[in-house]
Formats: sequence, structure tokens, C-alpha cells
Amino acid sequence: MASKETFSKYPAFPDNIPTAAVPKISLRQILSRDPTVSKRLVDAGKEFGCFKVDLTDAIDGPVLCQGVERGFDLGKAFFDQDIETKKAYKLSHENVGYKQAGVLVITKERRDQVETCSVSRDDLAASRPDLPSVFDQQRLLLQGLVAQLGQLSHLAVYHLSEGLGLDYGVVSARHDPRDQSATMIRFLHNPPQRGPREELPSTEDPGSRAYLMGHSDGGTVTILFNVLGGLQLQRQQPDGSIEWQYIPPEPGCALIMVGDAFKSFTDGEVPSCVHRVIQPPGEQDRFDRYALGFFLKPANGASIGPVPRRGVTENGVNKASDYGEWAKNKNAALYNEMRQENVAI
Ligand SMILES: O=C(O)CCC(=O)C(=O)O
Ligand SMILES: [Fe+2]
Repeated sequence: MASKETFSKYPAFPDNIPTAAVPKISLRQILSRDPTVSKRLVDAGKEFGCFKVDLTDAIDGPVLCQGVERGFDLGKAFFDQDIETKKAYKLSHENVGYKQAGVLVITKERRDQVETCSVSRDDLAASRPDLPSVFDQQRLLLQGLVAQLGQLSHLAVYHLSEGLGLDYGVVSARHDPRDQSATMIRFLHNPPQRGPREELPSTEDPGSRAYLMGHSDGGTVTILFNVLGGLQLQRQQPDGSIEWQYIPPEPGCALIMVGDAFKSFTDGEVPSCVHRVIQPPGEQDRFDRYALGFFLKPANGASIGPVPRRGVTENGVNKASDYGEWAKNKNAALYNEMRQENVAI
């Protein structure tokens, strides 16, 4: 993702706070399709619901990193516009469009503090006329980035499927690129905390400084790029208690998280990654936090639910409900208490 140079523009992630030991694998290894890599990714998926990919050691890596850097620039250019211009890109299915900060409920006292702009792969390809001009003018760049991230997401899904003995042909058919889907690229912006630090919510209770509440992503896998910290992973402790652990961003690295759809393919064997975003730690809290995500989703109408294992019949698979309906229910629940009535889901 973002280069060392971009990271050097911000205070470093503090080295005295506990972080999650999320396994890291290199893009070169992922490209090798080596079965031992599949096994490592499955192990990481089962334990953390996610893994990191170091993009710097493969030929394609620097190109992808550069594309992501440009993506961050485009996100910033979009969010720098006035609110009315941003709102003109209306929310549609599965959160495609612009979502302003503060429409999601975190607690009774606190609303989300993230504005997002999500552009679907299909809208980019089909020249959707109301695409914001910032993105419309860079359609080729975005299409290229989405295609590359799509390939990376499919490689991750390939390894996870192979490592679990799932029939990859079935998994792949559920993501046929000729079918419509809500696969998307998302730009995110968290404005910085203002005012004296002593007036900010307590650091004793990090949840009171949440920017985005705990959730799992609904799709198959998510590829996430961060520069500033704040992303946390929910871990269950041996005594059953829940702990939130930071995932510190690293230059040249992507984070890949398992989503609910893939969890359903595995019949729950691999959990989806429960994560949230809180105020960036230490000196980083004074800066605008930008993030970029790629969300691979099953095709609209594709089955979800368990995928047959190699050598096992497909019995029961069609009992799964339709993905589009399933995603709609998930979003409806998320937006249940949404303040603004005029935001479509
Ligand atoms: O801002 C981030 O790092 C994560 C955003 C996220 O979890 C999401 O958009 O689903
Ligand atoms: Fe998420």
C-alpha cells in the first residue's frame, strides 16, 4: 500500500501499546499457489479472521502500491469537496455512494465518525453517469486498481478454499465477473479529534472513542489499506472475554479480512473478522485518517451457504438463501436506527 514515504508524513504508531500478532505473508508466496501457503492462510483465517500481505516482493507489488497511493489521493480530493457536492452521490444498494459521518449509531451518546464513498466495480465499468467527477475523470486508473485488487482478492479466496478443501470451482462461480455484483472500492475519511486532549472521551475506555462500531464485512473478503492506526480486531480470550487489539498499518502491506459470505461458504469453520475503528493512538489523533478498502462480494443472486468439500456431493448447498436478499437484511439491520430518513440502503 502506501509507501514508507507516505508513512513518514505522520507520527509513528506508538510502540508501547499491545497489538494483534496477525500473520504476514508475501505476495510472491501467494502468487506461487503453494499448498503450504494455503494452509498458513487458513490457519490465520481461523485464528484472526484476517492476514497481512506484503506487496513489496513481487513484480506486480510496486504497481499496485502506486495505484493505492493514487487511490488515497483521489479519496482525499473527493472528501475535500463541500458536503452538498458529496451528498449528490446518493447512497444506493449495499452502501454504494456517499455516506456522511454521524448516521450510524454506536452508543446512545455516540454516532459514527466516518464519511465513506463507495464506488461499485460495475458502475465504473458501465460508465454510470452520476459518478462523482473526481472519480469520473480517473475512471481508467480506478478500473485498473479495482481489477488488480480483484485479482488479489481472488487469490486469497483461492488459497482459503484450497486450504479448506472447498470446491474452488463452486466458490469461483459464485463470483462470476460477468454477473452483476456489489463488489466495490471504498474511500474512507475520519476527521481528526479537535479540542484539548483532556476534554476528549476517556482513554480508559477506548470504545468511547470509536469512529466506527464493531462489525464484520458482509461480502467474501475485504482488502484494506491504512496509514494511520485506529483499526482494531476483536479477539476472544481463553476465558471467554472479548479484547480489542490494534492492527498497526505497515508500509507496503495490505490487510485481507474474511467476510460473512466466505464464513458461510465454510459453514462457519473460518470466522469473519470482527473489527472496529477508534481514534488513532498517540500523536496520530490530530490527523485526518484516510483509508481505502476493496470489498469482493458474491454475484447478486449467487448462492451463499456451505460449499461442498472436494469429493463430497452438493447436497444441501441450494438451501442457502440468495446473496442479494441476505445483504439487504444485513444492511437494514446496520441502518436500523439511522437518524436520516432520506438515506437509501
Ligand atoms: O477505516 C478502516 O480502516 C476500516 C473501515 C471498515 O471497516 C469498513 O469500511 O467496513
Ligand atoms: Fe469493515
